[in-house]
Amino acid sequence: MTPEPHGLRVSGLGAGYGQGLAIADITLHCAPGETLGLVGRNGAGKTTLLRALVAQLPRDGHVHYAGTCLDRLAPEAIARHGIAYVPQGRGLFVDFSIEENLMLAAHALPAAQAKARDLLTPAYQAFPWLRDQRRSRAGSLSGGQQQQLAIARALVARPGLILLDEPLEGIQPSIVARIVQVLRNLRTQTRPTALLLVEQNLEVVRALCDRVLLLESGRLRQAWDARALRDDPGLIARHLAL
Ligand SMILES: Nc1ncnc2c1ncn2[C@@H]1O[C@H](COP(=O)(O)OP(=O)(O)OP(=O)(O)O)[C@@H](O)[C@H]1O
Repeated sequence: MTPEPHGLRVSGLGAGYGQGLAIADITLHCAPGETLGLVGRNGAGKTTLLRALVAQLPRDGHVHYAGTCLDRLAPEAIARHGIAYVPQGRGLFVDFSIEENLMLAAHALPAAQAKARDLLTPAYQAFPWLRDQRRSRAGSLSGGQQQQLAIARALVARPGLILLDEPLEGIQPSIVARIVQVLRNLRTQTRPTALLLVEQNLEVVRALCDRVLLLESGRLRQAWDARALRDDPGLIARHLAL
């Protein structure tokens, strides 16, 4: 593989939960600004892969991002290096307000950046309704609104790469469209944000991703580019059904 000094470069990544490996021998790269999809059946190891990347699980192998080796770094340090993680459960503080949830993201930032007056601007730019409702309790929001807040919180750190775990799960179509538009905008801004997107909504995967990887029983088995997915819209679904 050609060394990729920028972006994410992973080699030989393995991780598990004590009894054997849930993912093994994962080698992949994600270029700056690229949207990389990750699909696989339930239990294939998609969440494990994302959690291993941000060191939420003990892991083997190597992870480099933007030229820095992340192998020995703790999750907070990885966040400071520009990788944000939006977990499946969204990880919000339900008794805190929208604004308090957004401000909590500042803890991961260097002091000067955390105190910047425009700290929350990227979050409010992406989802303007959050500013209007900033004093609402996160727990009082609908599932779709909470998902938007979780993505907005990731944006506070101005990450270069966001790992998203099923951001559209259980969300009504009108909100899906709004979130997809925001993700699309992240790709086209002046400094594009790369996305590693775990998603079951294959229509969205096809619409957003530059490349898609298939994970099966903890191993990467296939990779497709956007053109292959355009030419054969049923490609991913057929592999998932096998
Ligand atoms: N906390 C845990 N403790 C023990 N085993 C786990 C834990 N979380 C996941 N596993 C196991 O690791 C394997 C991979 O699970 P993982 O959640 O990564 O899959 P997934 O592809 O994200 O699935 P889904 O689409 O259902 O979210 C599965 O066999 C699962 O049972």
